[in-house]
Amino acid sequence: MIRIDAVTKRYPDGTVAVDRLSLEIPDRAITVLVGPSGCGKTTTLRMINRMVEPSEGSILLDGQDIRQQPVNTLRRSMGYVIQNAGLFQHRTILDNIATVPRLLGWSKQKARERAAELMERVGLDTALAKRYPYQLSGGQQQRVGVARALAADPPVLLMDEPFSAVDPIVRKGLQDELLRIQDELGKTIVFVTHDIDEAIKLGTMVAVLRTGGRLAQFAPPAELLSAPADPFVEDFLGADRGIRRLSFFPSAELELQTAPVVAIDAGAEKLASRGAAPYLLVTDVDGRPLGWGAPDDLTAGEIDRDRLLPYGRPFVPGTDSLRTALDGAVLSPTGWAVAVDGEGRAVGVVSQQVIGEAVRAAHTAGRPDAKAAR
Ligand SMILES: Nc1ncnc2c1ncn2[C@@H]1O[C@H](COP(=O)(O)OP(=O)(O)OP(=O)(O)O)[C@@H](O)[C@H]1O
Repeated sequence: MIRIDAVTKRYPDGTVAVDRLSLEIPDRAITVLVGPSGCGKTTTLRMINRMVEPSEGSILLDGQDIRQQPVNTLRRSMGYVIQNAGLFQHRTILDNIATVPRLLGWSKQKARERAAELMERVGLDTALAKRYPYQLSGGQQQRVGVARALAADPPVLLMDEPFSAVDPIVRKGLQDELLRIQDELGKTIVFVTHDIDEAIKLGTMVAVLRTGGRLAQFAPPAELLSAPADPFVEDFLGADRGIRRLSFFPSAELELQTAPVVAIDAGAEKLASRGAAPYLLVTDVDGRPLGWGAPDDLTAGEIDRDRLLPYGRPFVPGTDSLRTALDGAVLSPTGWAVAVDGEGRAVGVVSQQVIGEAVRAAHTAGRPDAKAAR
């Protein structure tokens, strides 16, 4: 655990960047520092690897004051990733990644083997190994930055706005990759961002800082969304807080109906016996949804494939969240969301009303499932 204990940083010009900050950063989890520009995120991160020294207070790593070990030993136990990756422009990708192992005295061959292994781990084609940084896209460079920080297998990873300079689609890919790597490696990650959505997606714990370097709230993302500590945090979280919180509740318990699901080759008899359901979800013969059959067509006793209504975005119960299920229902012209299995076959449908009841239950009782958001 990294324990930040009543730390203040006052720069020589008198600026108080961090003000009596105390945080307990858990092992093997992602802790995000988030807040508006200038609130002291970078200063806090840099105090952890002693690029900046606190004016007051102390930082403990596994119970030991970080000032008690040589700064080089400390930094070797902490990978560091920054915006724009900060790669050595005159070194190949492979040699960039091999930098720290080489400094640690590994042979060239062993360091390069390790670098190649890491390229694969962060989703980089090893065919890029001999290129130079300028020959890579921004997203690829950022992956190299992550690989380089992981090269000596440090237990701690400090990441300062690592994905801020890339476009939203590349950024989502990098975030997903980080979560995947973290599932495999279980590092203690401290991640700085000014983007609250990124904080909510990545953080196991999120520290919201306010200008002046004071802690506004330190909580798991679902708790931030359900119980912001004050108007500043509430404002910083932005709109749609209630809807976004549904990401943390699973859709697995929604009661599905299977009666309104019919295959495209269903006979008139089956269509006539549809009971109270105004629409039927028509699937292909393998069970994959094609669209909703409108009442008039069904009454005529046949399905006209060309007249089916779109079925919105299906959800996978057990994998997707209540938010995805609700989104599916909202997008569907019938107000019913379509549930599918991992192969995309319809397993049932669920009405907006049933989802609404689950949402109410989630808001009043249920504990959010921290994993459902991913
Ligand atoms: N070397 C320095 N000397 C004086 N003031 C500094 C120094 N470095 C940072 N500051 C000030 O300390 C405050 C916190 O800066 P810091 O970079 O930690 O914030 P931040 O939250 O990371 O900001 P951003 O999101 O804009 O990167 C700011 O007011 C900044 O101007």
